[in-house]
Amino acid sequence: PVSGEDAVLASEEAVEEQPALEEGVVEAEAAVAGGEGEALRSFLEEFGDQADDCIIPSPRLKGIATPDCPAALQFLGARYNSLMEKHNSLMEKYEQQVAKCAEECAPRFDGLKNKYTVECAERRRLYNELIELRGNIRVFCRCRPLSSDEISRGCSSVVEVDPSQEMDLQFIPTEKERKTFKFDHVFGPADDQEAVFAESLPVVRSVMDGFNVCIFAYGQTGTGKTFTMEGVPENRGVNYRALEELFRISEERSSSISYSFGVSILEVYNEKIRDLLDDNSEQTSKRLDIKQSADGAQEVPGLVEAPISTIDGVWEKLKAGARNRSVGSTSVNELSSRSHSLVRVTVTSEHLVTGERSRSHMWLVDLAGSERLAKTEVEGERLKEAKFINKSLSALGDVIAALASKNAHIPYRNSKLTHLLQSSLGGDCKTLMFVQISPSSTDSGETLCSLNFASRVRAIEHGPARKQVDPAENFKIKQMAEKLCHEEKENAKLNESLQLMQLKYASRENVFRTLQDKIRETEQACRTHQQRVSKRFSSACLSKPAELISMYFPMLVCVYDSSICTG
Ligand SMILES: Nc1ncnc2c1ncn2[C@@H]1O[C@H](COP(=O)(O)OP(=O)(O)OP(=O)(O)O)[C@@H](O)[C@H]1O
Repeated sequence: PVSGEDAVLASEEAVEEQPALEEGVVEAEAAVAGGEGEALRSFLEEFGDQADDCIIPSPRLKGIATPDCPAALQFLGARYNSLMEKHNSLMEKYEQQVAKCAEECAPRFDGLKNKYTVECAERRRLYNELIELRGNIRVFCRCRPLSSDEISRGCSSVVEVDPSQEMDLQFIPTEKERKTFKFDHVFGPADDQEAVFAESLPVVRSVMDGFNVCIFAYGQTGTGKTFTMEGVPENRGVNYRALEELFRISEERSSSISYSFGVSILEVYNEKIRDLLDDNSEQTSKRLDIKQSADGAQEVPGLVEAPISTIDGVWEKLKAGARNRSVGSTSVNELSSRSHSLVRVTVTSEHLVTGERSRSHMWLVDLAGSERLAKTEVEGERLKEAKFINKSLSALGDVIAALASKNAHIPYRNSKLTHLLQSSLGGDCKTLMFVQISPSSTDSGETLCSLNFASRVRAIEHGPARKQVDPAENFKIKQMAEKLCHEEKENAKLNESLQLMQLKYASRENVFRTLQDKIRETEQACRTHQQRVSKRFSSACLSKPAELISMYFPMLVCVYDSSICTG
C-alpha cells in the first residue's frame, strides 16, 4: 500500500513536472516558429496518445497559430491531465492513509489527553494545597478588552495573554521592553464571567465549610472591578454567582446540614461607613464604627443583616445596595464607583447528626478605583472623594508591604477599609484578589503599578486559615468548659474526702480487728473457765450436791418438783 508520505512525494513530483511541461510547450513554440513543424509532427505521432477533451494548461499557448500547435497542445494537455489524475488518485490514497492514521491514533490521543487533564487537575490540587498551607492570598489578574473609545483613539494593547500559559501575563509597554508577571490565573479580554467564576469556585465553597472568605477587586478606575464583582443583569458577576452557588450547596447538603444566610451591604465613602441596606441611613446619619468582637474579629455594631433564603431575595438586596452606592462620573469612567463597596454574607450551619455549628463570613469587596487626579480631571466634591479613595488605597498598600515583609506592627487602623479587612488580609481567612488592568497603551503606567502591587500581595504568607465556630456555640462550649472545670474541682474535693474516709475506715477496721481478736480471746477464756467450772462442779456434785446447789445456784433452793409451787 502507498504510504501517506509516498503520496505526498508523488503529488509534489507531479506539481514539479508542470513547469517542465510548460517549458516543453515553449520549446515547441520555438520549434514551430523555426520551421521544425515536421519533426514535431513525427514526435507527436510516436507519443501523442492525446485525449480530445484536454485542458489547456497555460493561456499563453492560446496565441500559437501554427498548424502543429493544436496537436502539441492536445498532447501536452493530455499529459497534464494524466498527471493530474495520478496526482488526484495519490492524494485520495494519501487522505485515506491520513484518515486511517488519525483513526488509529485517536484513542491514543484521547488517552493522552485524559492523562494530561488528570495531571493538570492533580497539579492544580497540589498547588492549591500548597497555597492553603502557606496561607497565601490568591491573586487573579483580569484584563478587560480595549474599549471602542480607545480603539477610535488608536490606542494599542500593551498586554499579551496566552491561553495555554494561564498563569503568565506579558506586559509590553514598548517594543523593546517585555516583562512577565505570574499570577494564580490570568484572564484575558476574551474570558467571560463564567470562566472567571469557575476559577473562584474553590474559594467560594470554603465558606460553606466554615472558613472565612474574602474576594476583592483592585485596580485603576474603569478597568472592570464592578463588572467582575457585580456584573450586569445579562452577564452577572462574582457576587450573584457566589450566592447562587451557596444556595445550590445548601440544597445539595440539606439532608445532613442545615444552613441559614444573612447579607449586609455597606460602603466606605470618604472614610465613613454607610449601611446600604438601611433605608434611613442618610436621614438618621447612623454612625457606624468598627469594633473588635470577643473572638478577635472585626464587627460593625448596628449593621443591618437581612436574612435571605432565595436567590431572588439576594438579587433584590444586591440591587438595593447598588442603588444606594455612591457613584459619579469621571473623565475616565462614566459610572465610576466613588466608594469601596462591601457585601458581607453570613453563613450559619448546623450539622443535623453531630450538632456541630459554625458561623463564617464571605466578604465580596469592590474597591473604588485608584486614579491619577490630573488624568481624571476632577475637582470639588469629586476631588475630595478621589483624595479619600487614594488615601485608603495607599493605606492598603502600607498594610500589604508590612505583611509582605513580616513586620511586627501592621497598620490596619490607618483606614476604615484596612481595619474592616484586617482578618481577611492578616490570615484566618481565604482571600482572593482580582487585579483588574486596562490593556491600553495610554494606561501602561497605572497598569504597571497595579501589576507590581498585585505581585506583592501574592507574596504574603500568613499561615493556613482556620475553621470558624458559631459564637453561640463558642459561648456554649465556654460554659461547658467552665462547668467541667467546676465539676473537676468538686471531684477533686470529693476525692480528697473519700481518701480521708478510706483512711478512717482502714483505721476503724484495725480497731475492729483488734476488738474481734480480743472478743475471740475473751470467748476462749470464757470457754476455758466454763470447762474448768463445770469440771469442778461435776466433781463437787458427786460429793456435796445440796451445798453446792445452794452455793452456785441459790435461786434453785426450795424448788419443788410440783409445777404449781415453782410457778
Ligand atoms: N471584561 C470585560 N468585558 C467587557 N466589558 C468590560 C469588561 N470589564 C469592564 N468592562 C466595561 O468597562 C467599563 C468600566 O468597567 P467598570 O465600571 O466595572 O470599571 P471599574 O473598575 O469598576 O471602575 P471604577 O473604579 O471607576 O468604578 C464598563 O462599561 C464595563 O462594562
